[in-house]
Amino acid sequence: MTAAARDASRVLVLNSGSSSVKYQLLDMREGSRLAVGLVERIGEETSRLVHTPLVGGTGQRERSGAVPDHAAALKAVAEELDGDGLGLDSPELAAIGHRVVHGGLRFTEPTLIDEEVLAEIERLVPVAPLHNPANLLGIRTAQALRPDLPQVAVFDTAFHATMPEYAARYAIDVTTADAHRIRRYGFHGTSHAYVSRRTAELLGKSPEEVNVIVLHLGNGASASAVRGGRCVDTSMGLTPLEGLVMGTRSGDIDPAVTFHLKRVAGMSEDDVDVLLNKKSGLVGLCGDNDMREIRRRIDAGDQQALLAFEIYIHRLKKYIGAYYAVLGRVDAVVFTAGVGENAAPVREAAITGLEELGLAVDGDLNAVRSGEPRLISPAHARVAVAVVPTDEELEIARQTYALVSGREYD
Ligand SMILES: Nc1ncnc2c1ncn2[C@@H]1O[C@H](COP(=O)(O)OP(=O)(O)O)[C@@H](O)[C@H]1O
Ligand SMILES: CC(=O)OP(=O)(O)O
Ligand SMILES: [Mg+2]
Repeated sequence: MTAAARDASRVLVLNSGSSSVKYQLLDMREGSRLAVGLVERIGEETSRLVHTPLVGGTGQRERSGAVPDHAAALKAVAEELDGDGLGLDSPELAAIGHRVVHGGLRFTEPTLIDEEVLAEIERLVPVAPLHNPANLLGIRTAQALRPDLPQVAVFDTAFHATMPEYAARYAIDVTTADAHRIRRYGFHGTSHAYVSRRTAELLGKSPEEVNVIVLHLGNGASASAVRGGRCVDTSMGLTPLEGLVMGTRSGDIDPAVTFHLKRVAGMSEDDVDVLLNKKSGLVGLCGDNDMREIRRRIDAGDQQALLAFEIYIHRLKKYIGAYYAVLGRVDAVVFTAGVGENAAPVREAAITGLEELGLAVDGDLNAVRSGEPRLISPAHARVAVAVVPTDEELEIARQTYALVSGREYD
């Protein structure tokens, strides 16, 4: 690393999702954010980029019009940053941190990316088909823009690597499972790690002292049981398809549904894959995957939207109950990500009926809209119920900077 790079303290983080890129530019020495943004609906005609510089006084900017792929998205992001004098050519940039969804058995720590690491991320594409290809495109584009800069991968699977064997193994033939590395990996780990730690802070305790159930409810959704800061179980599995009902993914189903569809409905492997990953979940049940639209339809008396909501909540409750039993003692149930942070009716419905478990939601606190971590349970409740906004980008930036600067990561 050059002397200039050693002094550099900025990190650009790219969180490339299946159809979006979220990004942040942070100064890790100053502890400040310089710019944040989002490119959404990549691959559609109606793509949109929203860029918010947080220094220099220029306001939020929007671009609309087709962004065909993640490479084009990243080029547009680079142009926006350039426009604020925060371009990727800046000597102050120390590294680029990338969210990578599947790290398999090998990657359980933030990792400096080289050709061999890229090859392994590529090998894992079949077990994260919506995500790893987008992550790879993001990395390759960033490398082309700044070939001299360290690029770091932070894996969704990493936080879950501590799960005990009895939680990580499926009850299938051991030889087959081991030969093909079939096990529960779990995803959204960067979010589960960050949110469980912030929840301990909110309770005024250290992470080692608390047991937390984290409900990450975004377009993809997952639950985790975290004991003393370590993950002991999580709802996503070999791939991000298992577990909760999601925007477009089914979550748990009887695996026999898949061979039934092939044998009886004449569907191909790819048809079933698309059905379960893209045409199921909320969108499959009622035609919409956005919780805002579903709530609007329910308020207008739409029975199909109501049933989709009820199925979503029923599954969520089952996981809260299961992880309560796994943990034995629960200090907090915490909601995060797009739905968890914003949809008060989801939080209320998921907790209602669980009073015997010491769980309750205070209607007034639940109605508060805020970007801050907060309790929504009544005072003196036995178990805290909380909303803690996730910040995968900040967590990725911290881990990236710690790796490239050799400085301690708190
Ligand atoms: N104000 C809101 N009320 C209810 N749901 C919301 C609101 N804002 C966002 N959402 C939900 O959050 C989802 C996106 O969550 P997010 O965590 O950004 O997902 P991802 O990272 O998987 O793209 C949307 O699909 C929508 O269902
Ligand atoms: C792993 C996963 O499902 O991620 P996302 O929610 O971003 O789709
Ligand atoms: Mg997400």
